[in-house]
Amino acid sequence: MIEVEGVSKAFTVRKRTGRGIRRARTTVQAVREVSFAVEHGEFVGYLGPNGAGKSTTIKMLTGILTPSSGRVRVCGLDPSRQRTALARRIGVVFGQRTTLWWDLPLRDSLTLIRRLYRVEAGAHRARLAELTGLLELEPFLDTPVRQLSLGQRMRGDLAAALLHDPELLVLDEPTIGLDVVSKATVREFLERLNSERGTTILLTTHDLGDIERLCRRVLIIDHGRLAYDGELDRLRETVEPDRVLVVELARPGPPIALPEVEVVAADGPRQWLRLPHAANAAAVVAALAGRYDVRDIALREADIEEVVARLYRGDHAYERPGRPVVP
Ligand SMILES: Nc1ncnc2c1ncn2[C@@H]1O[C@H](COP(=O)(O)OP(=O)(O)OP(=O)(O)O)[C@@H](O)[C@H]1O
Repeated sequence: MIEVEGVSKAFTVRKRTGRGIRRARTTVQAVREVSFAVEHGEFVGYLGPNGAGKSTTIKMLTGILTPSSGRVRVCGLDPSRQRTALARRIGVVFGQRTTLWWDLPLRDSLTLIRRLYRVEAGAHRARLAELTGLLELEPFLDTPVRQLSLGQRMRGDLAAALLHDPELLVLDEPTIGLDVVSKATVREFLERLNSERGTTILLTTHDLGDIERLCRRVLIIDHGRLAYDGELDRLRETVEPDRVLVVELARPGPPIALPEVEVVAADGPRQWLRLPHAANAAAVVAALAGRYDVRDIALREADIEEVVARLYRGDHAYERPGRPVVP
């Protein structure tokens, strides 16, 4: 469905030098030698810190930008050369922008989109009815887009992107700014779209809740390079984050002193100990119980936010063999 082979994109920018009008040219390497493939029916998360190259990649996949080098194929087409043909096969939603007409009721916007994509009237009616039900659009179909809440507008944008029944849906921050209820509606819809209709989805987001809920596989880009391509569950193994032992002692005392662990915080009888990934938790707990008057112990695994933050910072071991990592 998506094939990206050794793709790079550089931008030439002119920067003013000193006080004069002279501007020096510099090159920003936004994407460097990126390769990945997405199969039909996959739901893949695309992650990376600000400025990593995510939007640039998406723009190359949708034909808005042409790669400086490398090869891109989406639905078997060359996006920058066959942009119109590709537009009929894919749907794109940018959370920060709308494709809807601001002053028109949502229903009219969706009718105009039908004409744009030349969807046959009967097929459009059926699809609109289906999407109206799934996205709960009925209460605001006749409201001008500018009066819609962010959550309602996003549901409208999703309907607009899916009216022509695309094989691939590319999403850029679809839940940005949404409250928990709207977010849950959008997530549930995307999950059904992928599992029941088989639509392939590439999801770019900073919201790791979206990724955890929806994507088995993630691609992580950092400084323009692909840093990880694999299952979300295996990311933890790759990054090897520290764990935290929360120890409740019988009474407040000096910091716990044991090999392998380090006290990172204390509050009365409670102390937080950093436990390196490689340490044997059972041995540490046994030593604690033997030497201290312990009331309670809890072991906290790093959550996905910490794992990804650690990957972005680069303090992880890429070099271990057998990992799905492209350094
Ligand atoms: N049109 C452009 N001209 C010059 N530089 C650009 C242009 N578009 C992007 N860049 C630069 O390319 C790099 C990657 O930008 P990109 O927008 O792809 O990042 P991103 O991962 O989408 O970031 P964010 O999460 O903040 O949206 C950045 O350094 C950015 O400043």
